[in-house]
Amino acid sequence: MHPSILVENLSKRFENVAALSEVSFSVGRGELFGFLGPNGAGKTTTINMLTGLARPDTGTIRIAGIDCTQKNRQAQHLIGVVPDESNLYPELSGFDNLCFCAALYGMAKPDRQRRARELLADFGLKDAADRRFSGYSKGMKRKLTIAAGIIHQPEILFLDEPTTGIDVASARHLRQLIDDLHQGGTTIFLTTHYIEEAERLCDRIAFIVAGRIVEISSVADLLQPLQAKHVVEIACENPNDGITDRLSGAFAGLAFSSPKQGLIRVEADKPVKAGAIVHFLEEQGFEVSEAKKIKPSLEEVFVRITGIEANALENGNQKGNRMK
Ligand SMILES: Nc1ncnc2c1ncn2[C@@H]1O[C@H](COP(=O)(O)OP(=O)(O)OP(=O)(O)O)[C@@H](O)[C@H]1O
Repeated sequence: MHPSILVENLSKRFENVAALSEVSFSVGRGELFGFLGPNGAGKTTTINMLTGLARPDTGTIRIAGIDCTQKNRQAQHLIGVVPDESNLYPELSGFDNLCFCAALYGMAKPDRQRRARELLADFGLKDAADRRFSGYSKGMKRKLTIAAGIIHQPEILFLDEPTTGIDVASARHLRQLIDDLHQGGTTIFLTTHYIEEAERLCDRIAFIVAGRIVEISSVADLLQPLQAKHVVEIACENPNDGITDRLSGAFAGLAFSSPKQGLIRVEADKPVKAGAIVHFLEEQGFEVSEAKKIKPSLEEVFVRITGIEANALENGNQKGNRMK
């Protein structure tokens, strides 16, 4: 059976910017595949080419086995697209927007209306069905844009940063809806710069930085090397430069580092006894405010592989919301 998406050696330049360089990956049927990277990494450029909105300079794209450089229109009815900026009509109501999109996909009138009502209910927009789209909140707009993208029940759904810029409760609701679609068998290609979102939702993730894929793996495989490690972080007032060396001298078998000012990180192959370390630091005249066990997270993997600090990834987007 063909993979849902197969991309080989995709490259795209804009004047002097290499937006994508030799990008290759495949997405299996029913898979939720995440594309994770900072601003300007090439995520939207990739979605635009996969959905036929832009042409690659070189490379091939196959959607369910259909060569999109040759037969782009054939692939169109298989896919749904939810762009990062809404493409719906501000003057139409939510219900009319959905019916209009359904008509574009050739659905019969009774089916359009039934499906529009069904989606408005599923997305918690029933009461807003007859209000103009322009008056919707950001979260409501995003939900209706997703509803429009799946009105024709596509096999493959492209979601470009679906939870960026909306409040925490709406983002959580959207993640649940995305998870439900995934459980229902839809193949989903999701771009995001929220590491925790990718970790929670995706089966596999590609890290993309400056137009190049630097890692593709399942979430479980990415986290696996960290599972065996025991990590403790100790928040400490003004530790001086030599403190990690002194700690290493005092505690054999533990690795100490200082990832940022005021923080000491301890890594070991066995559980760390934080009390003794805190005691040592206090004896040396440092004030410890917190010592906590760190659960292995994709954030650490991302920082290790890309060298990009996770907060830089999120701060890069001014509209971002933290996951709760
Ligand atoms: N139409 C265009 N003209 C010129 N440069 C472009 C164009 N579209 C994208 N680029 C450039 O290509 C690179 C990749 O942009 P892209 O929008 O794909 O990134 P992104 O990962 O989606 O970023 P963001 O998270 O900010 O949406 C950037 O350097 C961007 O400036």
